Amino acid sequence: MAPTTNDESTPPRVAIPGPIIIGAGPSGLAVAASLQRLSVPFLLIERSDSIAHLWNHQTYNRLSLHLPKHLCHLPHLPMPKTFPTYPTKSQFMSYLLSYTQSFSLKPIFNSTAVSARFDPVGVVWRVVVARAGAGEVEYESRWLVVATGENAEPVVAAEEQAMGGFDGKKVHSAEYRTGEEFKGERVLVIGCGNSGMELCLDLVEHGATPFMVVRSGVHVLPREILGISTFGLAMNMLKWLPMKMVDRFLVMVAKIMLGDTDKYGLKRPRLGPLELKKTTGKTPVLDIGTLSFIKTGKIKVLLQ
Ligand SMILES: NC(=O)C1=CN([C@@H]2O[C@H](COP(=O)(O)OP(=O)(O)OC[C@H]3O[C@@H](n4cnc5c(N)ncnc54)[C@H](OP(=O)(O)O)[C@@H]3O)[C@@H](O)[C@H]2O)C=CC1
Ligand SMILES: O=C(O)C(=O)Cc1c[nH]c2ccccc12
Repeated sequence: MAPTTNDESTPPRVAIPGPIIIGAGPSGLAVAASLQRLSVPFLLIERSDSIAHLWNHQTYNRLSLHLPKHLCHLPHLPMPKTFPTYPTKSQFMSYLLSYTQSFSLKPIFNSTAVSARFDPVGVVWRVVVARAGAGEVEYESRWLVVATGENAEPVVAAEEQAMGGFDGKKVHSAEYRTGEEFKGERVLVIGCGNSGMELCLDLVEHGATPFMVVRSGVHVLPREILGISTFGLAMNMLKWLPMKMVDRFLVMVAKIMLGDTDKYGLKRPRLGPLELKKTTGKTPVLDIGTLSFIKTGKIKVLLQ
């Protein structure tokens, strides 16, 4: 389609005869593949120069899926049988690449959506996209899919910004790769979500001493219950039982399997893990070994 220009001050307009998808991470790729199978045209734009930028460039080396592969594969193409239950970051990346190829997806890279507004007159979305080295273009479509991810932008805490006087090494979890460079050091880890917890584990394994700041509470759950994925179990139980009841079950089992985490400074929030996720977006932590180091004091918990 040749762009059409209305006047000199507005970017050229291109009408898309199907949905515009913003973001070529796992979700954007899944939507695109599903449309491709139905021969529905679409435009898939991505601000970076490759797919799944967060997975590829903003994650630590030891990252593996916390949920089993059968609960993480994208539509219409399961992960290879040769993959372990919890694929590594590079296995997951290679899966995403072969997924992209299998469905002949061709994201338009280096293209950043700078605005999206619904035009009630034309009954279309107008999405202005800045293309590296090629200026702006306004795509219009009746359908817009925003698949830009929940964690694409690193959050830098106000406290961290205020640490002007601290001249030690500072890294955001998006830049952290390995604890190697912290061997023998004392490291303050701010945050006790899945990232903070796993970074502490990585630091201990590399001979550093982590101190983990816990601001509010956290639900630590076992990754599996009697060999079954806790997440999978919770999702199945939700089909039959109210969320409050599933939450009560999860907390009860967590207490039996992991002990009373409050004792170690990991105070359980009043709301259950699923209700908390639903109302605040805060994800429960699936323990993959950090807790045992907290119990033995190798990882020190600091209460705020
Ligand atoms: N293998 C996997 O599958 C992994 C998945 N993930 C997922 O990625 C997503 C992002 O995880 P994550 O990076 O851990 O981020 P989260 O948003 O889940 O956690 C951020 C943590 O930082 C704390 N925090 C934020 N600001 C401050 C502050 N100023 N002072 C003290 N503490 C602060 C929060 O505490 P508070 O609650 O008080 O705000 C919270 O504990 C989640 O969905 C997670 O489950 C992450 C790692 C591995
Ligand atoms: O470990 C992660 O990053 C997860 O996403 C786990 C997760 C998300 N929602 C949940 C609900 C119940 C148990 C685990 C999870």
